[in-house]
Amino acid sequence: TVLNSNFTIHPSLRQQCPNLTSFQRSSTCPGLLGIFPDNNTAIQHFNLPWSCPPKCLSIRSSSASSSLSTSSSSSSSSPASFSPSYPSYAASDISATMSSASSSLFLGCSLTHAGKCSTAENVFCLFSFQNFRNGQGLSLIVSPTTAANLLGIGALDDDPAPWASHVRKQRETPYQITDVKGKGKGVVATRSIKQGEILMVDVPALLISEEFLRETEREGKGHLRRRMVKRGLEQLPESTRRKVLELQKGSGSYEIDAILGINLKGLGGDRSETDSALALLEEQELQEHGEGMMGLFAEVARINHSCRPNARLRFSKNRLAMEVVSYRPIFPGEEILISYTPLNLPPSDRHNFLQQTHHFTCHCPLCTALSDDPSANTPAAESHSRRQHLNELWTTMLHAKSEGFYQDAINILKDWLDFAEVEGLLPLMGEYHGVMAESYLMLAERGSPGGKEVDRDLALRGALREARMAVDAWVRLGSVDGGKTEDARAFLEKVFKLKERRKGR
Ligand SMILES: C[S@@+](CC[C@H](N)C(=O)[O-])C[C@H]1O[C@@H](n2cnc3c(N)ncnc32)[C@H](O)[C@@H]1O
Repeated sequence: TVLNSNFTIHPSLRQQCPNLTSFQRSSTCPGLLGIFPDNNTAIQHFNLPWSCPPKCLSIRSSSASSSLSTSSSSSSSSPASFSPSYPSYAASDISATMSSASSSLFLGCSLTHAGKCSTAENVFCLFSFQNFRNGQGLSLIVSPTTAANLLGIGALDDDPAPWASHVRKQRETPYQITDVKGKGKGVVATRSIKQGEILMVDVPALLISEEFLRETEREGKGHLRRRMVKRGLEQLPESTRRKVLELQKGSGSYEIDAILGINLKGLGGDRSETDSALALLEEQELQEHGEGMMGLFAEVARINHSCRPNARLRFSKNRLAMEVVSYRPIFPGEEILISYTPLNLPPSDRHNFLQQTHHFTCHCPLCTALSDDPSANTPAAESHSRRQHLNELWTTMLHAKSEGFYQDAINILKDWLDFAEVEGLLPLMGEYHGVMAESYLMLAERGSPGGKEVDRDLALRGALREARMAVDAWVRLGSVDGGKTEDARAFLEKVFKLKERRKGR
């Protein structure tokens, strides 16, 4: 990517919007997108890494005929056969048009007369990026704004170094993809894997806006979705396309939907964390950088489900990479398993969820060992109720913190840690110490509700200790995305300065 260093597209193009007018394709396309001031003089050009013109699908409030290419006519809508897990969504009618070389580019952002920012919310474009990550390739079906945001945060860059070191590590992968009895293919460890180790780093072949999936489904426009995705696959390098087409297929009459239906992953993690609230926060943070997205990761898609997983997914938005991190030590020959469902669901709900979304009946050891009776005294039942309790504690802690009861939040977090240690949840320690540090800092700065006496120096020392532990945990866990470690370091620095200032008073 050649981005002019004098001008960076800010992560939130929306916030930048008042200074921009429109986001247009320059006449020198292919490969160039410009930001133009009012008088239409190009002030900046960016060499874009993706194919140009992007293929776009616009959603308008009143639809006329729909077609996916400038020359072809529309095909009749097909019966919905996509994953039933997308919630229904109030939306306007959809009409689809394909951009042609001569048509103007869809506005990512334009200024209305009132000076307010209006964004082309209902336009989804296909951007294909053949050279992504050493030629693995990536097709994005997102709004132009999200594409610009991804570009702005450097997610599409192949440098700098952290990614390269993980690619090197990837060459000595500690797993193989092989046949697993009763489950098709699966991922099996080929050497010992330590607790908290990143055992796989996978990049998406497809990243698709959740809204695009929902709306094409809701509006009975599955044929448009399939054509857009099919084209996205066609624009990928041959080896990546083959890997995707060879993935296991779910039910449905259409190959594309059958592949997407069981293999797409949300980017908020796999929800296997005991504290699904954390995953939710991560997802919200992700959405601040644009619409929600789902990704198709050809290797991660081979990982089977267990209600008692030994690994979890962690998405790095800055590197667009999905990491698989082990919850506990894994032995050679053991299958790597993640959870497709939130772990705090009762078994019957988990089973329904798996049936609906992935069309299978789970026969993992927890399901076979566990009855719905919580009084069943097996290790599996105990683990289940411990995880349920962890989840409840985390939610209560978040409420306490948001309502200003920082001391209570700290006490709840201490309880949480006792249970989490028994469950071997080391990969969550960075998050844990981070929230603990924040709670101590707030206690030091804001005190307790009702004017209860607080030892602010002690609280500040607590914040400093926990902030240091958060940095340590993130450094130890490592990631292709140094963002978490950097955030933790910045927080530590802030606490350190506050403490020094207080000492100086
Ligand atoms: C995302 S794919 C996982 C990889 C897949 N086994 C393959 O061969 O590519 C999900 C599918 O794997 C199978 N599967 C995953 N976990 C399973 C489990 N615990 N029990 C039975 N089948 C499972 C189901 O057919 C499910 O729809």
